[in-house]
Amino acid sequence: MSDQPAWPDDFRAGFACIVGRPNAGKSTLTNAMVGQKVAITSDRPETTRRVIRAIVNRDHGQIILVDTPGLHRPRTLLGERLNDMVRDSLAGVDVVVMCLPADEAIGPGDRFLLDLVSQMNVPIIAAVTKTDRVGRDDLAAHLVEVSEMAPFVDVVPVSATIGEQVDVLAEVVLDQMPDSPPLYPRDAISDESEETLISELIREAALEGLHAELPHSLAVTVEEMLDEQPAKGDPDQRPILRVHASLHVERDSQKGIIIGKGAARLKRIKRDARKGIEPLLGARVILDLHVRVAKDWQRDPKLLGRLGF
Ligand SMILES: Nc1nc2c(ncn2[C@@H]2O[C@H](COP(=O)(O)OP(=O)(O)OP(=O)(O)O)[C@@H](O)[C@H]2O)c(=O)[nH]1
Repeated sequence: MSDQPAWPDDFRAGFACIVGRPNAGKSTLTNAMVGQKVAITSDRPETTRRVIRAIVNRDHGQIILVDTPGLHRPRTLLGERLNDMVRDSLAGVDVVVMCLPADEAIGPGDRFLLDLVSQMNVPIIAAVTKTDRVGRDDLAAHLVEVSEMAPFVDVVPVSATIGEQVDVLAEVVLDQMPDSPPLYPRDAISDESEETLISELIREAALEGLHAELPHSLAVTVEEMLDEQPAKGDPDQRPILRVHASLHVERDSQKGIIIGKGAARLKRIKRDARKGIEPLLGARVILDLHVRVAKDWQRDPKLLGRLGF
């Protein structure tokens, strides 16, 4: 056994915060950098409600990523808390990565966010996301426009879905990190509890294909996780984890939407969520889902607390 530390002398580690307006590609980029699904992606804006930390491990460095919800004007208590969460997550980070989608013009929302982030006195890297959606000329023009927006330490074009330039971005982020030993175990990818990751996966499955207002009205809590033995003679002898979870909605009509005709939607939610959860836990999962109506939970501080906000 050697008593040499298990990381090189020039190891860097620190915190990076990914910001960007709704739908800018923050969660997808987080997952691509980690190389595994840890954050929730959705094609509906503002679905990321939790500030999820993910951990990017490289041979010579470790980036602790903080994924922020999109900034928006507060409308409900939940909205105000969201904005507080964004500001909190910006405090104490070593570098901010600002996502600006290549296929959309820079707008007032981006400038608002940039102003906010610029007050934090940390280096800002611009990640021009979704580059696979535009041609070379448009991308070049967009990159120039972004460079002129602010004194970014770097502007990195990246496509998280096809994995282009993701490693380059990680290197540029690491360049801004202090010399430091690893801050988390080097095989960790997230400091979120299993319960949180599971409830996010259920929430994502439940929101699939739904419209407008429901994302803000749905919260998921994991009530209980129980180990079970497979039945004798069951051809699948993997260990079983039974997960009891509640889906909280605000109205009876929303309950109906989630459950669907003949409970068909609920069945699909179970199936889709299980697909994400089983590889995460390395176990066979049985999901018991209960849909509950909690009127105005977004405005009830007690209920918000119980739901983890
Ligand atoms: N073509 C393409 N689509 C992308 C890329 N990155 C993200 N998307 C898509 O853009 C949409 C939004 O991506 P997200 O990662 O959920 O965006 P976000 O910024 O986390 O969104 P909020 O949670 O609303 O703040 C999803 O439909 C993604 O699949 C990319 O590199 N290329």
